[in-house]
Amino acid sequence: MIDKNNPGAALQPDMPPSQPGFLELASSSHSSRLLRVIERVGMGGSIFLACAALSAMSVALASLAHYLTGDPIGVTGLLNTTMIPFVLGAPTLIAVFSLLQRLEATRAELARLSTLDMLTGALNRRSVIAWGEVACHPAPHETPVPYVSVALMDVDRFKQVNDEHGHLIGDETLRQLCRAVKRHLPPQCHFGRYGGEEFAVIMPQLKPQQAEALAELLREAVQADCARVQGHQVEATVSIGVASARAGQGELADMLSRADEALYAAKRAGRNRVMAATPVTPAKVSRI
Ligand SMILES: Nc1nc2c(ncn2[C@@H]2O[C@H](COP(=O)(O)OP(=O)(O)OP(=O)(O)O)[C@@H](O)[C@H]2O)c(=O)[nH]1
Repeated sequence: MIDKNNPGAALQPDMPPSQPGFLELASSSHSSRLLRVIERVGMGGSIFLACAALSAMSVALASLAHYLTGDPIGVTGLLNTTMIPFVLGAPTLIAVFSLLQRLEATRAELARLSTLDMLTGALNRRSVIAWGEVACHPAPHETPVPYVSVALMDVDRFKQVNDEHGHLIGDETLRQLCRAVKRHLPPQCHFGRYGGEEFAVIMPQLKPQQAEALAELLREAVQADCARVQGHQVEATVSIGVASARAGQGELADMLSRADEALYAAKRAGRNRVMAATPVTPAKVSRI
């Protein structure tokens, strides 16, 4: 199931929506639900309420036992029965709650890391596809601009970068490219590594012309920011293919395939350019 309520406007790195089989880690656990309740009530209040409930139970049990045996419980007995859960229970509950909080923080961090590409810190392929599915099938009230676009971006002659400057500079070029792209990405867009030196941008709520203009901006940003990488004259550029559809009317797989065709048309046309697969005509963008 695609979770349409996931906050799509969050800046990256962000959590993608959950999908069938998409990381159980990312789904809500019993401990995280319990922690949400504790957060609402407050740690002190939760411990007090838990101890009070234990006290009430032990008083009830003690009273039942004394009733059955015919012994009166007495004031001291009643006080002891009430206080013991507070004396013994509070430190135990503090330890358990703290442990739960640490586990929850670790779970959340693992879930976040599982959405990211290890080398670049951009979203990984699975996450960017998950966001793409959400963008293609939005709820009507979520689409003030009812279009979605997908851009596929491939580094030009990257093999040459590796061959001339070495793999470490190649890796750093990919990181630098990601930083350049993220600096220019509007908050509703999602950017991830699609394959080796190929990246995908999901662009919800932009008209096709705006999406193509954004792709052109990203191309220029990469060209400007990846000219030098750690003192090496790398001059990396990217070719980009863009495909758009009306939100709710296009399938992601189809858009990716059209964007891929446009990308390869951009490569054939000489690289370092944006080509659009859709029949709209912005000034600076070539089309196939
Ligand atoms: N350094 C580094 N190189 C990578 C990584 N992933 C893929 N590559 C390299 O990217 C290169 C891609 O080469 P090609 O598919 O031939 O394409 P290209 O040289 O970019 O040429 P065009 O796409 O036609 O412009 C290969 O040499 C891969 O080894 C990575 O994570 N780090």
